[in-house]
Amino acid sequence: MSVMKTLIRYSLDLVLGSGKAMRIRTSQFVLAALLMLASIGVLFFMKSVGIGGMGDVRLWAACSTAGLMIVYALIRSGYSLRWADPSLAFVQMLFAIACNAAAFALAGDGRGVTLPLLAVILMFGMFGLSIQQVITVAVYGLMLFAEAILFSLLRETERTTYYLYGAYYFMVVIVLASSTFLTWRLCEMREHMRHQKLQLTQALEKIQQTANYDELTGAANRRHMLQLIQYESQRSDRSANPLLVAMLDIDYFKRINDTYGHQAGDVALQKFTKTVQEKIRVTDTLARWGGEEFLILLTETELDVGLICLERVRAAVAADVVKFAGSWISLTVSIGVTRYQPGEAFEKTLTRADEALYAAKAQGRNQIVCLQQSADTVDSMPDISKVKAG
Ligand SMILES: Nc1nc2c(ncn2[C@@H]2O[C@H](COP(=O)(O)OP(=O)(O)OP(=O)(O)O)[C@@H](O)[C@H]2O)c(=O)[nH]1
Repeated sequence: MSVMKTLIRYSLDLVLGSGKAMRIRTSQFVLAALLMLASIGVLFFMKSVGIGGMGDVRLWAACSTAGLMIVYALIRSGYSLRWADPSLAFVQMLFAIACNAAAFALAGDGRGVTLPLLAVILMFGMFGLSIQQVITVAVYGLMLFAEAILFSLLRETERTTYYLYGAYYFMVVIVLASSTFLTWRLCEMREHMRHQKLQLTQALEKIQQTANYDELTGAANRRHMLQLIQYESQRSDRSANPLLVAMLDIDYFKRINDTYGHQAGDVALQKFTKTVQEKIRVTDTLARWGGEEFLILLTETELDVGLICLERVRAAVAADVVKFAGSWISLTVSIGVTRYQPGEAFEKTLTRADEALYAAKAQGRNQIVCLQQSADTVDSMPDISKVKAG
């Protein structure tokens, strides 16, 4: 049974291709080919039962089949991939309409059966063709059927058949006009849906941005940072990789607001964020923790390396100036850093970072203080190492 299944799967892969896109193209082709083969069968049947006035059906069938084989070879070999429409839907439609018009001319008294097929062929184009292509198909169809009808009329002598051919042509016009109108409506609906999808994607991106990032500075917000902290602390527990947390607070920020105004303070916060982000690694995250307080999460970072990075941040902020309304504003930052101890509640890590920051402020600001263990767990003597005096 499984051998049978494998054999069927292998045969299908061979005939239809294994990739999803190729499968869609070849399956569409198979559907169109089945329609063509059914038409060939019907014409041979009519010929065999002696319906009058039928032309050379065999030549027509040979040309139609050869055309089908060429289309299949182009799609299945992947050659059609170099064109804008690899499924060759437009080309297949033009070819099918030509075969249909030729069948109309050849079918003699049985020509009536070919017209419903024209409607089916046009249905194939409704979902994929552009409106320009459909108009081209309609004009092309009108021309080919006019020729087919003229060709048939040349062999007619009775006057009443002129009216009958007039009625046939009228039906061809109706079928082509209706399919063009319906395809135009479908194109409009597709365009509308594409536009709505784009708007939804943009709205979703905006919501995600607002949910995770601070509007003023573009740094991660507290909520997003808490999620990252949970993820990274669990990872650190498992891998034993060091995880550092640094709390940053801009020094005397109130003075900036008071001296230059709140807007200047906002610009300073934006500039500060940019400067810090330029100095940390892409794998580290800067978040606005609140007001003028920020947090940096340094993943897989040993303390000595982290201190070098933070010193880079401190120095860059101190060297920077914020230009606002003709004023040059200088900033400094105090930083408290600590290492996450595997298994501990992260609140404890944050408290330690806060204690280190407090110490940095108390010791004169514009400096980094590292606190490796909490003040209340080590004989009430915090292991505070001052890294850089301001
Ligand atoms: N412009 C602006 N100011 C803010 C924002 N958030 C907080 N602040 C201000 O930041 C200032 C923080 O002041 P403080 O907490 O007294 O601290 P500080 O002046 O920085 O002094 P130290 O931290 O002790 O060095 C307050 O004036 C807040 O109004 C903001 O989004 N924009």
